[in-house]
Amino acid sequence: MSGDDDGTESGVSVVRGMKAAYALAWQACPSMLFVQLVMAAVGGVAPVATAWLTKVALDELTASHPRTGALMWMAAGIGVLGIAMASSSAVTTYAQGRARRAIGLLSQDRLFDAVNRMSGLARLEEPRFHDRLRLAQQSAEHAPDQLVQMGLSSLQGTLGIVGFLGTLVAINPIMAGAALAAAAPAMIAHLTLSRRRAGLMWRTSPGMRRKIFYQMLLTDLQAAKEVRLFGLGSFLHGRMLTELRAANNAEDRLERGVVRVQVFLAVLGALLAAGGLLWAMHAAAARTISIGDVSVFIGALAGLQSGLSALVQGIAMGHQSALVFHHYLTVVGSQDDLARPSQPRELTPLSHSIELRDVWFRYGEDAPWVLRGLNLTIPYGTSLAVVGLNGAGKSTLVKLLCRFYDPQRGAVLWDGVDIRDIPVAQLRQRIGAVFQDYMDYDLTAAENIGLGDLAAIDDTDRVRAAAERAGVHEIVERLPAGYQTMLSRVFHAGDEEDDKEELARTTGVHLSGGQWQRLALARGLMRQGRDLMILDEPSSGLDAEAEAAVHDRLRELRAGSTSVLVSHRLSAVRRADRIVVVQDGRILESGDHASLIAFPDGVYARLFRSQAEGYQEDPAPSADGAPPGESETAPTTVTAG
Ligand SMILES: Nc1ncnc2c1ncn2[C@@H]1O[C@H](COP(=O)(O)OP(=O)(O)OP(=O)(O)O)[C@@H](O)[C@H]1O
Repeated sequence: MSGDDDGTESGVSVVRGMKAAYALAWQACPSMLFVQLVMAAVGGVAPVATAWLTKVALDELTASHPRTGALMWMAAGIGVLGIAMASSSAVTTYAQGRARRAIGLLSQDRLFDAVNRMSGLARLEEPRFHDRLRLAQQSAEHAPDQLVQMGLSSLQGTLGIVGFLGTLVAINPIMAGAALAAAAPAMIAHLTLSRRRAGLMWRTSPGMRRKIFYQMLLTDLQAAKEVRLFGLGSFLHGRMLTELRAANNAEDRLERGVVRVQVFLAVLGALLAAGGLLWAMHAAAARTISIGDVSVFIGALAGLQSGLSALVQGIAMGHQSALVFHHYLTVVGSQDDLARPSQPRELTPLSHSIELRDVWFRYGEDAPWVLRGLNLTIPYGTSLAVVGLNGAGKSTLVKLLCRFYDPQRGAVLWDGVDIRDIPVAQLRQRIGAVFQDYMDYDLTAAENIGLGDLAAIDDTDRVRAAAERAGVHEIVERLPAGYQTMLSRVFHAGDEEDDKEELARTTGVHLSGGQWQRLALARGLMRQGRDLMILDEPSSGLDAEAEAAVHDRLRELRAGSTSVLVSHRLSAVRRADRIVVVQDGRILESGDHASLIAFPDGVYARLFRSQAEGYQEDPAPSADGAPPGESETAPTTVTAG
């Protein structure tokens, strides 16, 4: 089987899957595994013992002088066996449930532990990884348990099969051989089908993910405005159904094959049973076997057939689960997408500079270069502003500073040490950041801020101080439950189903875009005092007043610390110690505001002029280089209408 065909590698993956599933089950819940093992043994032996006891009882009954005492014991034995079988199935159901939950918990724990271990972003940008992750999630929940059940039912089935087979061999060895031989094509057919099913799951995974994506858009609150205004509902609905139909059609084709195979196997089984019955009746009429023999023969043949069929189907299902479980094992065994340093170096507090030296970077082997030999030094304690047109590579530069990716060529140096030689968690501990595409967490306001420094998430003073610095404290205080207000309409805090007042108080509140951005800023500022503060468009959604206030505050906070500010608002960047213009993957211009503006044909000066024109009738910048609308001494009045 080719890796591309179904995402699995070979039969080796089945064996590996089995071993891993059993190891997982054993670690998750050994006691319940043991209970199931004992119950499987009872379930396997009891039916054979019942068939034999019935035969002996029938023979006793049809004897010339039946012994009543012996018959009573036999009847009691059959009763006890019946009770054992019935209670074993109840105990098995309980043990299965407990084992399934424990295995599911452990397998998901390991899966998401593995996902968290990936410290870069590249893996999460691979569609193939997401296909695998989806199947891994599915199989983490079910496959280990299915594999364990398959093993146990095979054990139980095998015990029964051996017993019935021995019985049949004693009465009619030819019949026993025929029943066994009939199981071979069934086994081959079911294994082929299970392989096809696993392959189908892999092939339909991208379509199913797209279907989930369309479904999500149809129900997502954030998407709802555009979906409703642009009338996208039926379009997305149609696309969702198209994906679902494609998956259904593929499954239907496979299931038609399954029906053909099952009909063939059913006919084979029926012919065998009919042949056996004819022989038994004929032999009984000729008095070569007793009535008891007929009973045990028919029971044994039926038991053998159903046991073999269950065994074959169980093995096939286990085979399929193991093939899908392979995706789980691949994800769990995945290496970090960033190379780990072979000899990690301790990260010392920044004391000299951060440098990007001849950095070349692109997002994929076939993708165009985003950074092309970029050289940039950020001296310790200085503020750097990065400007440039859309798509110039500013955010990419920031991502490389956080080591979300490694450059293909060149290096990022922290006090002269290549950041690839430093444990990535240590590096990030020293960086505070506000990203352009920040997150809105469906959590309380305090948590939304506190997440910036997990160690201080419960430190209300620090959370409040960060909120004050970001200019969001008053806004949060005015919320129904202040910092404890849930910022979500999807969840509410606590389980106060019956407490209407509490429910009203904790039901989510919606913030405006700018308010969310200020919260994101506060989150970033929880890390104030770290060695490097990165601000990627931290104020794009703020109103003019808030933006000016935030930038004043940020300027104060950045004074004397090392910071990188990416912004299209040139009013915000002009007081940085140094401003660089990124273009074509390189630094095109560099200097402070005054020196850059002094080159009227430069990109910075051009950008600045065009922004300034937006604020005044006379496009010429004022003497200090500030657009008049932003000069501290000449506030602008904006009149609506
Ligand atoms: N994750 C990604 N995968 C592939 N290409 C990407 C990815 N992120 C960015 N790019 C590409 O890299 C280039 C630079 O993007 P980047 O986000 O760094 O630009 P930017 O200067 O920050 O732009 P903007 O001013 O619009 O925010 C763009 O051409 C973009 O399409």
